[in-house]
Formats: sequence, structure tokens, C-alpha cells
Amino acid sequence: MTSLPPGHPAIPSPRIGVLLMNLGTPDAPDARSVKRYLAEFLSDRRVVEIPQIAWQPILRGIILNTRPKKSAHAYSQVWREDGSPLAAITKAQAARLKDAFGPDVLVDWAMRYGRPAIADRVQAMKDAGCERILLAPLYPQYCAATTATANDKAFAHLARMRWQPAIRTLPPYYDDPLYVDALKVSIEESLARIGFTPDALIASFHGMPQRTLELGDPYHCHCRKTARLLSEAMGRPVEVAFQSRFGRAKWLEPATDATLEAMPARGVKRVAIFAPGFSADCLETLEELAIRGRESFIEAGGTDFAYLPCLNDEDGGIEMLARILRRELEGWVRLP
Ligand SMILES: C=CC1=C(C)c2cc3[nH]c(cc4nc(cc5[nH]c(cc1n2)c(C)c5CCC(=O)O)C(CCC(=O)O)=C4C)c(C)c3C=C
Ligand SMILES: [Fe+2]
Ligand SMILES: [Fe+2]
Repeated sequence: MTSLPPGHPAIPSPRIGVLLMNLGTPDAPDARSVKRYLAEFLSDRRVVEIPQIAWQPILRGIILNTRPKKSAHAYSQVWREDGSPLAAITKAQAARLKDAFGPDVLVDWAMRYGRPAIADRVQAMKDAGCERILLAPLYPQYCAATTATANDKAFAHLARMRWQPAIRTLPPYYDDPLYVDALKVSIEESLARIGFTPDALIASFHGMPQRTLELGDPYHCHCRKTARLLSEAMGRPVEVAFQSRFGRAKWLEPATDATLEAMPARGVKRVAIFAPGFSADCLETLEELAIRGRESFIEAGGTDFAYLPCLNDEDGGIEMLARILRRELEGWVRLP
């Protein structure tokens, strides 16, 4: 607190908001909800970079008539009592960070697609008196299809305000020692629990089209650097693979599924796989890696498979997020 002359009324500290933003998820694991979610997600020009005039007929005519049923089944396999894992974990992260920052900082969470909507939560912060807001896309590696589109959505809402709050955005933290160390500690703790010594460690990142890399998106380099720093920190090799291919275009390689299927023939029969690009476990980790990845690895002749969880709302991950967010709040508020 700055010291005030005697008798001067206390100046209320401006309220600060921290908005955690993640990708989004359907409201329920049924085809209707998934269709609504995918229609919004896959109409985002940051995500599918094909001219809308060519893309919308494919999306509306084919994809939205076939994919929702399949995806809904996948979601139903990982759905929790408190909802979609991505939403439940992001909510828990916000609750824990609230405790870390004390009463001067309002911490909330929102999703780029679906609910809670970014515009609604930015408006709620403004209505609560936040004059300064830190937008925090929870993606360690920058990708226009994730980081930029989340920020865009917040800015689109701010564009409608006469009296805007001041804004900062959390930079990507793919090479931050705090992040790399949190990953190392979490992975080593998980490895101590799985009951076997893996022949290989695989870092599986979400993929994106190869063309996006050629157009200058730094995502691929960010993923590679995270894996290199992690491998150096752990003193052991970490293989990189890219998962969740979507559509017919060429995506980043090597693909996680092909990597897992090829390993047993190379003599790699025990693997541990983790997903450092996801700040919370979700469909892509719990279903694609932990369920389908295991099945295809064992079918290909593997003997032991372990999926190691994301940082989620565990102590190490929350402490890391609190510290990187705190750095961005510097000068805005004196924190406990
Ligand atoms: C972490 C980074 C992510 C990048 C990069 C990314 C790119 C990307 N994704 C699609 C298509 C789909 N992704 C889907 C789910 C999904 N994707 C991410 C993260 C990234 N996506 C997360 C966290 C999730 C999980 C959401 C959940 O509810 O748990 C899906 C939907 C599920 C399905 O039907 O399979 C699609 C589709 C593209 C085209 C893309 C391009 C750059
Ligand atoms: Fe995705
Ligand atoms: Fe690269």
C-alpha cells in the first residue's frame, strides 16, 4: 500500500481480473450437443483455413452429419460426474488460483467454444469493477488456432465497450523453466507409480496442418523446444509425436498413432506417453491416448503402456501457473 496523508480516504485498489481461457467442450456427451460445439469450433477461420465458401458445404453437408455421433461416443467414455473433464479441470484450476492470489484478484475461466463464453466472462469481470484484465490462454505452445483465437474472442467483445478495461495477455510459456520443471516433476512422480520401466517416453502434442507451419505459425517449434528442454531436464530421451489428425490435409508428423503402432516391431515394448501441450486432461488425452493409444500399442505387440496425466489442478501445475500469472500481474497489484 502507498502511504496516504493523514485523514485522506483510502483509495480502493482497482480490481484485477485473471481470465483463464481454454478450448471448449460440448455441454453433454450426446450427438446434438457435440454437433453444436463442432459447428462453432470448425467454423472458426483460425482453425480451418480453407475459404468458407468451399469449407461450409463440406462442414454442414458431411462432417456435422457424421462426426457428432462418433465423437459423442468418445466423449461418453471420459465424461465425469461433474461434466466434461476439460471444463471440470479448468474450473478447478480457477478455484485454486483464486486462493493463490487473494481478494484483490478475481479469477474466472471461460471457453473459446461453448460455455462459459469468453464474452460473458469478460463482461462479468467488467461489471464486477475490474479495470485491468489479464487474459490467459492456457496453451503453453502458441498456435493461432488456439491462443490467438481465444484472445481474438475477448478483443471482439472489448471492441463493443465504450469504457474498456486495460488488457494484458499471457505469453506462451513453452520454454519457461517453471513449466519445464513442473512437467519434469509431474512425469517423474507418475513414472514412479506405474510399476514398470518404459523403453521410451513419448511427448504427444496436438497436431495441426503442415501448411500452418509453412505459413509461419511457431507452434511446431514451440512443441519441439518444450520436448528438448524436458529431455535435457530429465536426462533421458523424449520422443515427439503429433496426435488428433483431422481432415485430409497433411498434418505434422510423426503421428502419435503410427508411432505407437510401429514401436513394438522396433523392440520398444514398454512405453509411457504424456501430453505436455494440454494444461488439462480432455477428450484428446483420456480417450485418444489413454484408451485408443493403449489398444493400438498392445495390439501391435507392446506389453506395457502408461498414460501419464497432464498438470491439471495438481499442486505442481497450480504453483507453476500462479507464478507465471503473477509475473504478468506485476505493477498492477501487490500480491500476498
Ligand atoms: C492444445 C492445442 C490444440 C491445437 C493446436 C488444436 C488444433 C486443432 N484441433 C482441431 C480439431 C479438433 N480438436 C478437437 C478437440 C480438442 N482440441 C484441443 C486442443 C488443440 N487443438 C483440445 C484441448 C480438445 C479437446 C476438447 C474436449 O472437449 O475435451 C476436436 C473435437 C473432438 C472431436 O470431434 O474429435 C476437433 C474436431 C483442428 C482442425 C485443429 C487445427 C489447427
Ligand atoms: Fe484440437
Ligand atoms: Fe519447427
